[in-house]
Amino acid sequence: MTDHDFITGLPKAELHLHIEGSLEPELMFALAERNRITIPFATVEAVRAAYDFSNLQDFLDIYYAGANVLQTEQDFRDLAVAYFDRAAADGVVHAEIMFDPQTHTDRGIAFGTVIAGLLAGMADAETRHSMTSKLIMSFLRHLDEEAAFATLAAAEPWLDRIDAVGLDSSELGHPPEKFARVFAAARGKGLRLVAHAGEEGPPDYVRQALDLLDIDRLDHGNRSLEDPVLTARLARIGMTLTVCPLSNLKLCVVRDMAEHPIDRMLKAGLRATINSDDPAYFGGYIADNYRAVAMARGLDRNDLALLARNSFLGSFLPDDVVAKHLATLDTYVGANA
Ligand SMILES: Nc1ncnc2[nH]cnc12
Ligand SMILES: [Zn+2]
Repeated sequence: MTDHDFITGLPKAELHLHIEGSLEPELMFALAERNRITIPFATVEAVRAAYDFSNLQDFLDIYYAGANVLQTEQDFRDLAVAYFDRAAADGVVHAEIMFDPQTHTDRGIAFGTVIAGLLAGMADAETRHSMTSKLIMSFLRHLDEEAAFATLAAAEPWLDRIDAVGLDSSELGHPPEKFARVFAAARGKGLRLVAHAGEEGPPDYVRQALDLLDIDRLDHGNRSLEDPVLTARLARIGMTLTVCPLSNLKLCVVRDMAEHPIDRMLKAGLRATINSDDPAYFGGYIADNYRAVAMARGLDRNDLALLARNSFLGSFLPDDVVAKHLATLDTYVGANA
């Protein structure tokens, strides 16, 4: 079996995926036409050519603009179905997907429209691919605490279908402490907690996510490595890091894939996982991300299996389900190592 096929077939979970970031230019055009919305691009190629980012904000500006074509429940369903189909082809058996309700409610789309469409896509993935999934509702950190509380209130009727809250968007200047109270309220409602930290922001933002938000999982976390004490702490507590290599390259978090710290993270004892973040914008889905770091950092099949193993251990699945996935993974690796 080739390394390419080994990675594709490796049973894995995806833990860091923004569903709005899986909007491929082809679907963007189709939805623009269906909803009679004009987009500032003439062709699919012109859209792709615009995906040349110098930093996170460059990307976010175009990502929020792209989301404007999403209008109806069917649009959100189509978006989710397209992602799950693609993820299934990459060996994903479980996905914990983020959505940004404020991106939609702030332009007049009802919370219920967004979540009903996504839940329909999740049900379709279960039926057609036996793929399980969970929803993470992310707060936009460039907006204020009051807006996050309003979003949590809007989610109230759907809380039994939402597993966790997250924190994303522009990191610099918007430290986790800004959202300590809303995260505590979400915890009070029985939700798990994740947050982007240490993508562009300093190690102190990761510390705040631990100490002030009490996160269950850390999205990105790359810059933790600048602080050996913090790194040792993350390793000691078994914190899962959802690392996104192609995102890191496209957003200039790393200069070159050859400098990606994934193997340093594993050596430091961190529970690192591989994920695609916003695959339509960053040039690849989850298996492309595994392949990119495998090639650039010389990861062998045992390293790749460890990353997949970490994805199940870091998921919000119950222990008995995690154990089943790990057994399947062990069988696969035993047969193909
Ligand atoms: N990589 C990322 N960082 C912060 N916010 C995001 N929203 C979508 N992708 C993101
Ligand atoms: Zn992200």
